[in-house]
Amino acid sequence: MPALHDISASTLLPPATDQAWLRTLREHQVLLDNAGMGIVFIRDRVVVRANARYAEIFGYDSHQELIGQGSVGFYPDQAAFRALGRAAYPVMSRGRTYHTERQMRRCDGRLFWARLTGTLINPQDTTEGSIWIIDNIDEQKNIQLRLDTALREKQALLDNALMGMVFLTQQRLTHCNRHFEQMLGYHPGELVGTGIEHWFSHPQDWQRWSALLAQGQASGGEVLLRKKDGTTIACEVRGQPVNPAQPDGGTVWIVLDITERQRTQAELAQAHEALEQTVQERTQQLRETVNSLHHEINDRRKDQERIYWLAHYDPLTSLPNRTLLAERSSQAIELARKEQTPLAVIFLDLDHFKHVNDSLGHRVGDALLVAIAQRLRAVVRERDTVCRVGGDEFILLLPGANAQGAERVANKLLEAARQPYQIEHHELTMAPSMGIALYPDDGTDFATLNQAADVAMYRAKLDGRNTYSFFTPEMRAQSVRALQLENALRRALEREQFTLHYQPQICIATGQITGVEALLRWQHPELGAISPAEFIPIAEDCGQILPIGEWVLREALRQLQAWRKMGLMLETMAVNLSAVQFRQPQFPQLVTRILQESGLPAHALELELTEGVAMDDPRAAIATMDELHSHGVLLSIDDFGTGYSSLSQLKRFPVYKLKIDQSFVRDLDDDANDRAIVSAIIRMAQALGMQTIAEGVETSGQLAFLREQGCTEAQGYYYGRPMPATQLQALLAGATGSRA
Ligand SMILES: Nc1nc2c(ncn2[C@@H]2O[C@H](COP(=O)(O)O[C@H]3[C@@H](O)[C@H](n4cnc5c(=O)[nH]c(N)nc54)O[C@@H]3COP(=O)(O)O)[C@@H](O)[C@H]2O)c(=O)[nH]1
Repeated sequence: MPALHDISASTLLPPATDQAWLRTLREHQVLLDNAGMGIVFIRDRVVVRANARYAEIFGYDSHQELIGQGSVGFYPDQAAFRALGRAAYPVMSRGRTYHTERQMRRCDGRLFWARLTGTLINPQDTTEGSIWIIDNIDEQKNIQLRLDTALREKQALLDNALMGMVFLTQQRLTHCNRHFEQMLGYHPGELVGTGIEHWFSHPQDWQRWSALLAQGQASGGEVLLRKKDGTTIACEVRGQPVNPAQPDGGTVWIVLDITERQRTQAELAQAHEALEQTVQERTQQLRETVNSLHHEINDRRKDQERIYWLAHYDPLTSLPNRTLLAERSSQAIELARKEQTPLAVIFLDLDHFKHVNDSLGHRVGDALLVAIAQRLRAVVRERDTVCRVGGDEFILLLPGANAQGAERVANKLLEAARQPYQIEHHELTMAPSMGIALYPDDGTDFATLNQAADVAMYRAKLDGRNTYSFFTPEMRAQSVRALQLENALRRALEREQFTLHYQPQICIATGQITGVEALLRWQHPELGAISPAEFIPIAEDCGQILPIGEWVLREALRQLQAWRKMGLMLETMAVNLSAVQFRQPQFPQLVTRILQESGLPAHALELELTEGVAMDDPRAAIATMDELHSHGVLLSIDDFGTGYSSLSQLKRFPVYKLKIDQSFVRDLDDDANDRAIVSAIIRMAQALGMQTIAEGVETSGQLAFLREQGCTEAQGYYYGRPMPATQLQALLAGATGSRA
């Protein structure tokens, strides 16, 4: 299509004729109408002519409609119209074509983009009008706009991406974003044109990818990129051909700096390792804590078991103690009550166990107790309880046992006790005294049954030991009395309730008083006179015999010395000695000291020992006797004939006199057996070089028999009852031995 100014300059020249003119106009009109673009001729801002395309572009039905219309109406508003005029006319008036793209307005008011080309008919005279060629480029403009937007977005993406973006062609960087340049420390544009070897630390990485890229596939991995300063950074790169169908048309790369990520990962790995370590340590600590807790719980459980055991068992014999016995007794009594069954309690006390401790030491004593405990346990049934309640005291709880059953057990225990115990090199025999109490007759609770059995045991001891005794109601009264006496005894010495009575001992041959026996008397303000036969065993049991016995010894010798100083010559003062006193390790020293205090010679004192004292532990007894004898103290055996003195032992005792028990003397007049016994004792004593004294002599007939048998001395009511010191003093003063 010819340019508008060409048309004006050549084809718009006036024709020679009207016909020719009209033809030319028609030709022009056809030309204009068939032009692909809108063409308009404007003069004085009014449309003079326009082609059909122009009318079509602006929404008119025909170009005739446009003729005479103001050109301002084709623009969005006055301002746009004026702006175009201001821009176009300076150009066009210089004879040049003005090109522009503007928004224009269709007749229905819709705006559209148009490309305008304006030319003045006569650049020297603008009033001749102008020709405008207009093309609707709305669609093109929209595409352009979208493209621009896309490009701007892409650029924004490139500029603001937090990763490097690189475009390569033939392994040369065509362009990249700012981030990539900053990653490698380059100024903007500095990398354009550089080859990959410029910033690839190991270009061989590229070789690995090139095959894939050549096939139009994506590739990439972790590589080291070299920065401008020579240092490297770890990057993750991902590239692919811009157009997979045309692999050599360039590639685009996304580059991510993973130095920080790797550092973080390393730190994470380190932290993880540290955490793992800590977890392992904590797990170990936890395991150790759990273990130690386990041990602690075990220890605590063992402690609790031990505490329970100690609270309920006797540590020496491992037998139940009184606490456990009380628990089991309560349960057994409850069961006996419910099921109406019998139950027995045996209180067992070992006779003279203390001697073992005193003479052989506690080690032997303990071993003996353990052996006894085992033997006791072996005698009874599984369901019975054997308990150790004190030094040598045991209680047996026999559920289901009646009197016969309990008696059977007691006999079995006595039988078992007859077998000697072998403790170290000692062969020991230990007899028990037992008291038996029965449920419900003797008590319906543990304390009462226990007390009843204890009282019965005490009776068994009085009955000569090594036996058993059933509880009777009378015993309870006696035990109350015993308790009463025990309490009173503890204060008797300090309250000076004791006195000594003296009974003369007469030489049968001369009728002279050779000595006296000191006999203890206790006058209690409320209880009255209490027999030594009753209170001495109680004093022995509770230990009071020691201070009392010492007082007797001191008082008797003081009295003898007092009499001697009065000129009343008495050869000896006989003092009864309790077994408990005799077994005191320091007893000989005590006697020596008291003798020294009295100022009397040792042979002025005669100690009367019972057979039992000597026989329980002959070896120790002999040692003590020897020591006393070596000091000059006289020793005699009291109540001779009632015990079990072995003749072989007797001959080894340094005793000078046997005192024939009054039980043999009492019936001498009538009983041939007693006469035979007394006669035998006297002869035996004579054979051993010992003197004899008969106690309890009450009749002249008794005295006659004794004299006849060669008995040395006599003592008894026949000569005089035990009497206060003043009375004996009077007797001594007037004594002439006339009754001999
Ligand atoms: N360890 C100590 N024992 C002592 C002491 N004082 C006494 N006793 C012992 O007490 C038992 C009872 O003594 P007692 O009641 O004094 O009886 C003595 C005499 O009174 C009594 N006796 C004396 N002559 C006759 C008599 O002709 N007939 C008769 N029925 N009784 C008589 O005999 C007891 C003498 O006892 P003994 O000579 O000792 O064997 C008694 O066992 C005393 O030993 C003490 O201080 N310590």
